[in-house]
Amino acid sequence: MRPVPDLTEARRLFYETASLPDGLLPPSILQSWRRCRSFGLPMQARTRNEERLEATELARRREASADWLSLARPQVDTLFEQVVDDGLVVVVADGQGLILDELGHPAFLDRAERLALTPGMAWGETIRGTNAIGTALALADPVLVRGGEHYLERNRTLACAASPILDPFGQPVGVVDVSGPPRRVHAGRLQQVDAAVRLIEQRLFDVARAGWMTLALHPDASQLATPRAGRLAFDAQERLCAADRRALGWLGRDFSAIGHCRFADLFGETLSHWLSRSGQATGRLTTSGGLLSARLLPQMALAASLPSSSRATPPRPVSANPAGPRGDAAATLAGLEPQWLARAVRLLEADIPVLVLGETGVGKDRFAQALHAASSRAARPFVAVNCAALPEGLVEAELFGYEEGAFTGARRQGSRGRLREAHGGVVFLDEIGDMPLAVQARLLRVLQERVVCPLGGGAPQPVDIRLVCATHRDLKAMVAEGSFRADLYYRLCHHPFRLPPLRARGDVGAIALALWQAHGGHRRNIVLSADLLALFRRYAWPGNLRELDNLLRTLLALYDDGTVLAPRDLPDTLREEMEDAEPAQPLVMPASVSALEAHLARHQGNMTAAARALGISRSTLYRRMARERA
Ligand SMILES: Nc1ncnc2c1ncn2[C@@H]1O[C@H](COP(=O)(O)OP(=O)(O)OP(=O)(O)O)[C@@H](O)[C@H]1O
Repeated sequence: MRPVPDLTEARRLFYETASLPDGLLPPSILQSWRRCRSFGLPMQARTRNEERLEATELARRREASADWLSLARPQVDTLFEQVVDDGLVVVVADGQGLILDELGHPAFLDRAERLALTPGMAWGETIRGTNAIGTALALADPVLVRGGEHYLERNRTLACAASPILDPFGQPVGVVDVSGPPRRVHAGRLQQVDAAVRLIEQRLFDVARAGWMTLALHPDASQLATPRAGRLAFDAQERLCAADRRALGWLGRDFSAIGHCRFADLFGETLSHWLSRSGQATGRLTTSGGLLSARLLPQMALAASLPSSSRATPPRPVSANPAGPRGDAAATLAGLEPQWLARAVRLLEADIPVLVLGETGVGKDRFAQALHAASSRAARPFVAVNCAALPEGLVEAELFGYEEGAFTGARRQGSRGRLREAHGGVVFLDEIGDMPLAVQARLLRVLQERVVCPLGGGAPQPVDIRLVCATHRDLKAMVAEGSFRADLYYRLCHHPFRLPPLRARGDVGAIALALWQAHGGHRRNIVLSADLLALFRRYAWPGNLRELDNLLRTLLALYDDGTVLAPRDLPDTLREEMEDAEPAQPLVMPASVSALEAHLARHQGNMTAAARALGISRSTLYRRMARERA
């Protein structure tokens, strides 16, 4: 067993010189120390963010994770049985490292309480330095952190083994950790924790996989029906749409393959060919690393597999899908309250048009895609039409289709039109504020009568569509000035979702870090330094997420693995603009629960300080949070 690391000398060297000779620390721990240093976290920090989340807020965070927490419970209970007699605790935290639950030996629970390792406390790396919970989340990999490997001096008496729970798209939803005295927590414990997490991930996968063709894989055919098998899921176009770590590991791939790889890219033949060749749903597959056994799992019944809020009409067969769910449908909503998406799904399922508003680049299109992917129509078409990009005379033909010879330049055989192409699925009308008035009238008729009349006088055709619209324009003002029909406005504007601009979403630094992680910046160990993040925070981001996302992609393309990025690494003009920007005004009221939470976290959870920074009273802040949550 690896001895408990003391590392006094290594800590002193790192503290004084910021560098260490090779071999003193496991690479993942050294990289984490470097990250913590770049966050500006002092190793000697005695306390940071010591305030516990209030009970109501903790209850809300548990509620937000309720789906996976209930799936994880049996494995967490079993893990507890395995470790309790050794005086250890099992800790469950959410995807931000906030501890939600703890089960353990009373002797260590007391000590855990003194170390703030208890529910309601935040253990993300940015707050508490290198520690198994925060570092496992940062790496999206299991990690063991013992004694002096902890970045903060005060945690040197602790040892923790943690594994992140990844959803089938590779996003960490939470983490399971076993902690205790350093001599009792070792590599074997990490294996125990990781085995429990793999089972939880498998259950998450099974919940998500309705409508996909899912394969269980293992090098040994006798293991296919066991929890040791990996999982891959493919959509109707045989594109990889979900995976677990084990299966990706055997293929030598990572989660970035999702949405980009087809079955044939992985196995050298199509899935339909493999199924017809093997004559049954079980057989061997050839990969670049050797042979794997595989079994096609039976389709899941939707009602059994989705959380109750999303259970609605049963899905249609995947094979009927001409467009299919997009590979990026699982895209993070970058600082938006997840409730928004759930609420929008409810409206869509109830056949109420969803209107998405917001400045350019705030992610309206992404929101519409995520909405489609989260709805019961995920396996049916998603048809996007940009009303501003079509010449005025063509919008009608594009939307409603036309009969043969309806107008000069029409295709000979006519056209079904985009609304009919979306039959059974979702139509996304982007920039609806740019739709000509005459077309608005026809659209209203389609929404009321549920039939499309092609140009040129063809017979009315029934359509079954759900509608999502977006615009950056002020539709109400357009109604007042007569350029948007009032009747259509009231048809569309039941419950508009106004996506806030990036500058009003709370901590731009935290959003940048989340996107950075999603783009694999962490895995390449390229660090956004504290100075750079500070500059991001003072800039107004007129291009919103588009501008931030493009900048991060550019930096990733330009710099080598292991670089610590500073303001000097930005393009000159942008750096000058950012440096000239007025520091962000704290008085902008954050516009969603998560933005309010981020604001609160910056004040170490202290409601009084957070309210003061916004120039409002504590009670106003409480009311605001309650209103946003409702
Ligand atoms: N949630 C997100 N995560 C990561 N990047 C995002 C996200 N939302 C938006 N982006 C980035 O911003 C770009 C623009 O997003 P999107 O097209 O959805 O915005 P929009 O509000 O529809 O913009 P416009 O009004 O100009 O059409 C995306 O291509 C992507 O680079």
